Amino acid sequence: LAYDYIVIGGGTGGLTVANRLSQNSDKQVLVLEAGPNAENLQEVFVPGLIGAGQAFTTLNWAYPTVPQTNLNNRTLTINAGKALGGSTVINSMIFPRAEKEQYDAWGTLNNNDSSWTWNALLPYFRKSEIFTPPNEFQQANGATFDRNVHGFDEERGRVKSGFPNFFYQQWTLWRQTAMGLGFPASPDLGNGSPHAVGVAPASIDPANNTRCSAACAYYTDFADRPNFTVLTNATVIRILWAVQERESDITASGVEYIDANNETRVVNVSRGGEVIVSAGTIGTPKVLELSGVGNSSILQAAGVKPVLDLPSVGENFADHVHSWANAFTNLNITNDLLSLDPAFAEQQLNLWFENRTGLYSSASRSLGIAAPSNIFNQSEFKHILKESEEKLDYFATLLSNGNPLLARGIQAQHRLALDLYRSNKNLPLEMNLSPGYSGPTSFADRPARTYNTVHSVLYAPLSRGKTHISSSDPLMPPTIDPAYWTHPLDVAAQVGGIKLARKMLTTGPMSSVYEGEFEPGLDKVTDQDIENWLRSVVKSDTHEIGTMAMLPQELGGVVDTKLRIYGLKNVRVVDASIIPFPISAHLVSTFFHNSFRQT
Ligand SMILES: Cc1cc2nc3c(=O)[nH]c(=O)nc-3n(C[C@H](O)[C@H](O)[C@H](O)COP(=O)(O)OP(=O)(O)OC[C@H]3O[C@@H](n4cnc5c(N)ncnc54)[C@H](O)[C@@H]3O)c2cc1C
Repeated sequence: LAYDYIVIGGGTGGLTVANRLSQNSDKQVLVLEAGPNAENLQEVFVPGLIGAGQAFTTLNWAYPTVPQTNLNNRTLTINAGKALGGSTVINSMIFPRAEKEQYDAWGTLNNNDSSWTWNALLPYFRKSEIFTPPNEFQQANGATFDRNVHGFDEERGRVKSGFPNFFYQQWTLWRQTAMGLGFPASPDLGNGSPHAVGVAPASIDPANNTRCSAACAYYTDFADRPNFTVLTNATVIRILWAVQERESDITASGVEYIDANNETRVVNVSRGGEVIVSAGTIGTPKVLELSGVGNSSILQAAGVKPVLDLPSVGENFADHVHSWANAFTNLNITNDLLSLDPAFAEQQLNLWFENRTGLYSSASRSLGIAAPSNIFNQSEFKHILKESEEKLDYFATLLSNGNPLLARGIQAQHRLALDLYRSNKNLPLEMNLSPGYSGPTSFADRPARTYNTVHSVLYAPLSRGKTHISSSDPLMPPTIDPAYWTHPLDVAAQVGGIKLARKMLTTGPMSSVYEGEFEPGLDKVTDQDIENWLRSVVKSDTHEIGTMAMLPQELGGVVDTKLRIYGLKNVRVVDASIIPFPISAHLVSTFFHNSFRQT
C-alpha cells in the first residue's frame, strides 16, 4: 500500500494536519509516531498533575543541550513530548495567544505575505477550538472572555478549551497587584493584545475537567476512520528518495522507520503524494539531516551522504528562557501541600475522581505579558536599543554560524524585533504566579514551607542557536546548542523580569501574604548580583522554534509560506520548527490551527 500522505511525528502539528487531510476519504494518510498512546495515564489527563507527565522518561525526549557558555557552562534539558499528541501530552495546557504585531512580523519577514498575519490567522484560531465560556464560579474567580476571538463550532473545532474548577486565592491577589503596577485587566488573553493580566484559558475539556491534548482533539474520536492510520512506537529513521533525473526533481518516495518490535520497515508514498515532517523543532531537522538534507559539511562529518545542500536546516534555533522569584507565604493553601502532606494529596486526588474538584482540578494560571515599559527605565532602554542597533551586523554574523544568507535573515528579525521593542509591542516576558514553590532548589533542600512564585519567562529572545546530528545513528540525540543569552538585550530583559517579580511579591495586596523572599535571596542586591544568580539557575522553557524557518531563501529560509522545503518536490514541515520569529505566547494555540491551512 502506498500512502497519499505520510506524516512523520504524531504530535501537535502532525496529528492536526493528518486529521484534516484524512477528512478526504479518497486520501490514505499514515502517521508514524515514536512514542506510545498515553491518553489513559492519569498523569496525562488529570490537569493538576501537570509536571508529573514530564517525569516519565518514556514520554519525554528530555533533550540535553551542550554546556551553555553564557550559563556557567551548564547543560540544560529541553523537554518535548514523546507520545501520540506530542508535547500537548506533557505541557502546561496554557492556551492564550501572542501580540498581533508579532504574528504580523511573520508575514513581514516573508515579503509581506498577508496570509501570515493576525487578521488572516484569527479565523483559523477560532476554527481550531470548541471554547466553553466561563461559568459564574469561574467568572467570580476572574475568568473573562471575548466571544469574537473564540471558536464554538462543534462540527469543526476540535480542541476543547476553557477554564478549570479550582482557583487559588493568590491568583486574584497577584492580578490586583499587577494592575496596580500598570498592567491593564485583560478582557481575553487570546485577543491579540496580551500586554495585560488575566486568567489564562487552558486546553482542557471543562465538561469533565480533563486535558485535551492533540490526541484527544484529533485522534481519539477518529481512530476508526478507515483512511487514517496511526502507528505508535514507530521511530522514523529517514526519508527515502526516488531515483531522480535532474537535481531539481528531488522527490520523496517513502519513509524508513523502526517499528514497535525493533524491526526496520519501509512505507511508500504514492505518486503525487507528500511527506509531512512534524517531529518538532529538534526532531524535524534531525530527520531531514539523517535523510541527507542540510548543511553538506555537517552531514558528511556525521557520516550521511548529502542529497540536498540546505545550510539553514537546524539553524535559527530560538527558545524561551525560564526564571523565578519566590517567597514564603502565610497562606495555608498552596500546591506545596501536595508534596508536604501525602495524605492531603491522596484526599485531593480522590476529590478529583469523585467530582472533579479540589487542587488537582486546577489548571490555568493568572498570567500577564510584560512590555518593555514594565521592566526597563527609559535611559537604560534607550542605551540598550542603541547598542543593539549598532551591533546588528555583529550579532547577525555571530548567530548565523557562517551562513551569510541566514545572517541577513537574523538581521531582518532583529530589526523587526527592535522596531517592535521601540513601540512597546515586542513583549519580552511572560509573568505568571504559581501558588507554591517553583525554582531551582529540590524539595529536600528547601525549607518545608508554603510559597508563592512569580515566574518570569523571556519570550522575545534575540539569541539564536542550532541543533545538528553528529552521528548517522538515528537513535543518538542531536547536538543542541541554543546559545542562550548570547544577546545582551536578552540578559537585560530577564534581569528586569526578576526585579519586577520581586516587586510583585512585595506590593499590595500580594504583600499581605508575603513572609520573606527565598530566591533569588535578599543577598542579591544589584543587577549584577541578580544576573550572576540567573546564570547559575535559569532553565529552558521548552518552547523551542525556528530550526526549519519559514523565510525567503535569500534570508536563509528552509520552507516557503506553504511550508514546502526549498529544493524538494513533495516534502513539507508542519510543526513549531517553521516559526521564524519568537512570539510572546505559549505555542500550542498557534499550532493547532496553522497546521491545517494547507489542506
Ligand atoms: C513541558 C512543556 C510545557 C509546555 N507548556 C505549554 C503550554 O502550557 N502552553 C502552550 O501553548 N505550549 C506549551 N508548550 C509548548 C508546546 O506544547 C509546543 O510548542 C508544541 O506542542 C510543539 O508542537 P510540535 O508539533 O512542534 O511538536 P510536538 O507536539 O512535540 O510533536 C512532535 C512529535 O514528533 C514525534 N517524533 C519526534 N521524532 C520522531 C521520529 N524520528 N519518528 C517519529 N516520531 C517522532 C515526537 O514524539 C512528538 O510526538 C510546552 C512544551 C513542553 C515540552
